[in-house]
Amino acid sequence: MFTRQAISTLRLVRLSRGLATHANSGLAVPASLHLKTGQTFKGTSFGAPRSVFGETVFSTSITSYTESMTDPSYRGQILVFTTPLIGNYGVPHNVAPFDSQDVGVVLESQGIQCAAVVVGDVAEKFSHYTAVESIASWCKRHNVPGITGVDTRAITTLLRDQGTTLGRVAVGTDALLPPPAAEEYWDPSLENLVDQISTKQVYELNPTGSVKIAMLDFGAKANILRSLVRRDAAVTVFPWNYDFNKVRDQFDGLFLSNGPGDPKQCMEAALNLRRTIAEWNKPIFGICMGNQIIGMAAGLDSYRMTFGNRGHNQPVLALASSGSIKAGRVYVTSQNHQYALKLQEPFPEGWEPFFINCNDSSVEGIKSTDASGKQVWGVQFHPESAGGPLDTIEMFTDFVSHCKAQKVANYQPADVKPQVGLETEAPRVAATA
Ligand SMILES: NC(=O)CC[C@H](N)C(=O)O
Repeated sequence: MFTRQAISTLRLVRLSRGLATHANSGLAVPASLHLKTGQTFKGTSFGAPRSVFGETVFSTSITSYTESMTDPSYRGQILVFTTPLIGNYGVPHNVAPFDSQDVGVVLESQGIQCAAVVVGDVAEKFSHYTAVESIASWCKRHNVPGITGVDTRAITTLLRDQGTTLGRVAVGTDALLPPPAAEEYWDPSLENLVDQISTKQVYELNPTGSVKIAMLDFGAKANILRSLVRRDAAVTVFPWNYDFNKVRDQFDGLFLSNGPGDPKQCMEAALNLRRTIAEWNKPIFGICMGNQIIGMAAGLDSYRMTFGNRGHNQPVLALASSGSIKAGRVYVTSQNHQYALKLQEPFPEGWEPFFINCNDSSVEGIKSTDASGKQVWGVQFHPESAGGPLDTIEMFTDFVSHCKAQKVANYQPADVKPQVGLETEAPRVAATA
């Protein structure tokens, strides 16, 4: 008779043999998802054969696993897809076509941003005219582990009940060892993830655009940049903590991007913005983290939700009309957030809630009610989608139009410099998102 210890030693030996030959033999390598709350889900590994810690979250999106996985807001997170079959349309080549006047990538950033992925059934075969590789080979190239063959429905139910939970994807021999002790789990929300991902250098896209917009980069998704550039904006991208007040006279509008982690880690940006809002009269628009920064600048508090909202089917009700948005209408939106602004009573003076979530009544956006007509709004959802519905995409058109109107209003003939011999350049891109 073997003792329990002998059996597990035997399993480890067999497994390490399996690991050694895995690449050629197709042997399944074990993987486990451990949650800090004590539960373990056993499956098999795909992608990079390494173990990682992270914050375990779920997304109800049915498509766009490539866009979600490259969204910098997922940094530090173990992403559980509730859709059972993931990978069936493969992964495209992530370099934008030369002539597209795009932002360099097809997906949402250069590489995979989430710490790991958890799927019910990873597709080994894929088919799509843009696909160049499988999700497994893509994950492997980016050193990101995946686990498949687990009950994602059970994991999601658990996360809904107990909330977003710290976790570990353990791969290979690690998967057979006991789970980590509670104090070993890494908590990404204690770090300033924005500082890790934000641009370190100022750069400009589409410099000949007809309106100049500054973007504070908290971990911007590429489709936000595309959505501005395609509306003929010149976009100058600054690090998240750059004090925009130093250069604000050179711009027609300010944009605050999405980004990972707890917005309170970026209080410095909110304090700079408070001054901008008080002293500058031009349009300001923020998405997700950007909305939270605007809210904190306005005097609202942010809080951590139980399991956040991640998916492409989140209904929001507009409480106010503005541009393309009509009060009383419900818009279906793309979302990826763990934090939200508090619905404080009374709301800070000069501000009103703009949208409210139809499922959980959380604040989905705020807007300025400044009597001077100052245009400042933030939305908790993602109008740029990628993936998700385009119900609110025209908010970008509204923003760029307001910036253009400001430019015209502030036009002074003295600004005009004679451009002898120069022909006017034709508008560059008219495509909509
Ligand atoms: N997508 C985002 O910008 C997310 C904002 C913030 N990190 C949150 O989780 O709430």
